[in-house]
Amino acid sequence: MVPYSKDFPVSWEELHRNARALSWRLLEQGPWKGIIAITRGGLVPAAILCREMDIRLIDTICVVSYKEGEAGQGAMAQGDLNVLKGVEGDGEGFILVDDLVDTGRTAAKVREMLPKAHFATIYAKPAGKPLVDTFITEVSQDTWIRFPWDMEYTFSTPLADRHEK
Ligand SMILES: O=P(O)(O)OC[C@H]1O[C@H](OP(=O)(O)OP(=O)(O)O)[C@H](O)[C@@H]1O
Ligand code: HPA
Ligand SMILES: [Mg+2]
Repeated sequence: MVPYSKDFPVSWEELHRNARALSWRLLEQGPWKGIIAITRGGLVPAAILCREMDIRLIDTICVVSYKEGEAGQGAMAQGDLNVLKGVEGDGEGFILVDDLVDTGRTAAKVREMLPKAHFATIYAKPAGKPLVDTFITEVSQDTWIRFPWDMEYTFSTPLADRHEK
């Protein structure tokens, strides 16, 4: 397992900007029948995409894979992948959207379920990148992305006080 040594916090504004950039890229490749969000991380990107692209048909694939664990400090370790809800058909004409690909395990599973769907994410790490058709931002494999829905505003200790004296 790759240890996560870097933290990459993403603000709502940055996420919105990146999701709009993804919408532009996908609009060029349409027309599309609808969007399938991979829950839960794909839900917010899907909401922004369907608004920008004027798509009204939205479905979900519900999967559970990461568990709070060994990676520590809110970063998570991956357990077994469990599909709670799938979608009928082969995905042709549909955008399958997730917030990111990391190892590519989730992507491999959903691509197997919907082989003709166009798989799109906002962020991609190198191991998962080959499984994505369209993404916006690449981050290194040892980076843990922190999404705005997982964070809250809180006091930040001045750097000088964190520094060993
Ligand atoms: O490429 P992988 O290594 O499979 O990791 C990527 C997946 O992990 C996260 O979801 P997670 O399973 O944590 O659940 P969530 O979306 O419900 O938060 C993320 O939203 C992707 O779906
Ligand atoms: O870097 C990440 N951030 C948030 N969730 C994740 N799930 C897999 N990798 C990540
Ligand atoms: Mg997810």
